Amino acid sequence: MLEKIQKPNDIKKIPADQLPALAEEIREFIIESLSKTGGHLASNLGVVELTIAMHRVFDLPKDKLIWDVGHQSYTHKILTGRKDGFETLRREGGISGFPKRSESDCDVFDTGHSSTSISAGVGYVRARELKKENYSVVSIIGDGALTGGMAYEALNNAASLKSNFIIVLNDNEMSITENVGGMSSYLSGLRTASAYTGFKMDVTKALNRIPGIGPGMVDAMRKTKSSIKQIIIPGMLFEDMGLTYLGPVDGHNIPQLIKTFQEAKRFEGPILVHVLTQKGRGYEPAMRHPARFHGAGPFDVKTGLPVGKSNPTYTDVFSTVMRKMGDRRKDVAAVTAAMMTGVGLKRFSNMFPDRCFDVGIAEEHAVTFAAALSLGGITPVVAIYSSFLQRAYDQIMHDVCMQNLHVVFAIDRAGLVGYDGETHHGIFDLSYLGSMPNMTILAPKNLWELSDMIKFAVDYDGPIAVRYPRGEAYAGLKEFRAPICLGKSEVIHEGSRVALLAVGSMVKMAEEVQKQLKERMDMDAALVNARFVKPIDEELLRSFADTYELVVTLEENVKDGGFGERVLAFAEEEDLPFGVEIIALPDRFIPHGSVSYQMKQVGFTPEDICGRIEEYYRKQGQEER
Ligand SMILES: Cc1ncc(C[n+]2csc(CCOP(=O)(O)OP(=O)(O)O)c2C)c(N)n1
Ligand SMILES: CC(=O)[C@@H](O)[C@H](O)COP(=O)(O)O
Ligand SMILES: [Mg+2]
Repeated sequence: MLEKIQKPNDIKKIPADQLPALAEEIREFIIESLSKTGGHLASNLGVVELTIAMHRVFDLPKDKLIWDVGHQSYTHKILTGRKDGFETLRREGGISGFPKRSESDCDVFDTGHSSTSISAGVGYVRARELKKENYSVVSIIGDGALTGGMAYEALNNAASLKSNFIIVLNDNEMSITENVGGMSSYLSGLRTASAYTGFKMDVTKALNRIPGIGPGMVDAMRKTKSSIKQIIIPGMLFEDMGLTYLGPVDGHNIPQLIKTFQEAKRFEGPILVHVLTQKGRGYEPAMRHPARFHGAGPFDVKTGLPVGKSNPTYTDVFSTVMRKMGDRRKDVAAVTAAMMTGVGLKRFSNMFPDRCFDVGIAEEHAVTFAAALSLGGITPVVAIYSSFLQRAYDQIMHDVCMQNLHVVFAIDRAGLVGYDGETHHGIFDLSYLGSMPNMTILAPKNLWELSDMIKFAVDYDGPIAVRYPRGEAYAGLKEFRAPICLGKSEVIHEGSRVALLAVGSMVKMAEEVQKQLKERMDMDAALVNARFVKPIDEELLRSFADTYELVVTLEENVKDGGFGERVLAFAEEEDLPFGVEIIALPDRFIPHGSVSYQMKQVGFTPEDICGRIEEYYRKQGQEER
């Protein structure tokens, strides 16, 4: 049947009784495909019927389906003519793992970060009203994404809408790991209320039939702030806010879903459809371990086991340091924004549950919460991916740095991340943190240094960030482990003429550049591990004046506002006589693909960097002539 679906709305030609079989076919296809490419398996398996039902009821691309986070949009992609693209899912030049307007006119809002869909939906509705157009707007948000603050700002705003706006709450009782918080408990209550749906309807009908008294009683019960109201009107919280609540609906029952969406479409005003789905549905290993199959690498379909071995990552190192730290320092607490396994806090949480806080997808709250933990005498370690920490820019500035509080930021996924692409790269943190007064920033060259830096940061006093990349931790340069001193770099090799001054992950690259410079230019370049991005090692730079003619800075961050610019500004202020060549990322978004592909795209190879240095000398030669 899948072959019959080549373009949007082809699904409408499939006989209704064959839709469940189509759902199974889509599941098999997704499992088979992702076993080779990797991807967000569990979330996608959960929304197959939901997506089919929406594609039956809505008319694409006229109607707008807005997927929150967008990691669950694979069936949507398949139903809009992109099935063949799955061979190259998330690979260089292939289709993205998230909705992309550049990929299809059925993708109407680019996503990757959580909790934006309701805001985007309200924006589309207001545009439709202003332009007097006629299309449906549907925002599909998960129960995890509904823990994000933006979702509440948007719900608050959505309540004032007078025309149709559908919010589909895809509730699978899971964020990446177990969902947390009050809203999650509230949704659990609604799920249980579903058992009363029949009873609720019967009571209402029966009461309504009592002439004179019944309808009044129903009305009175509706207005009563009592538990019975919860049974009579499930979704009371949403209803009280001004949104109509419909549900809960079985998210794997296509006819029921279709009927519900047809009803919702006719409604005037904002309406929330509460859909219950199962993460990993139809694939035993994913149903048993939804968190492991949230974002999975290639796996064996029969066993569900990952294909290939992986070496220890920086996240593993952080996990071990934190476990030990928890023992050593009873004042240390950890904070995660719904990324307990992603950032490596699971073991800490198992050992010290009282000191590990998962606040939901709420990076802004996580940071302000940590600021107050610090004021209350706790040493908080806030572990957040670099790109998600962007959300908390103002909280870091206003609540942490301005009060000069001791909050440790453990910034994972700092650098190019590969397959998730532009939404997830952690390549701006050195710029956005670097501009904040009081902030100290470190980046480790290898796994041992990450451990030392986290310990240094915990023992420090003031806002401090340690940033490290996704994936395998570098295990070279083990012999270089001098104690960390505030603002001091580490000289790995003293050379002549050129000094390579590298930040974190770029030290490994600089080692290779150094070798190639020897071979290509017979140059013995110095190799320095910057260690601190802020404050920079001013004394070392001054000492360079006598020895080097060129300082090459290397960082996995955009150039604007980064480490290289800080070094260059200092060299200019102090009138230091060496040239500064900045190797940093360009001022553009870098699409998905493997990290090595992305590195090549931006000239982050030893060959390219040597080429830049040769070019510098070629230009110098011309100037001198
Ligand atoms: C701002 C931000 N923080 C964290 C994440 C990482 N993240 C991606 S999906 C997800 C869980 C989403 O849960 P839910 O919305 O319920 O979707 P499900 O996976 O259950 O389908 C998280 C925490 C993100 N994408 N954006
Ligand atoms: C969709 C999302 O934001 C996460 O699932 C993210 O893809 C996880 O990335 P890692 O694989 O680097 O943990
Ligand atoms: Mg969920």
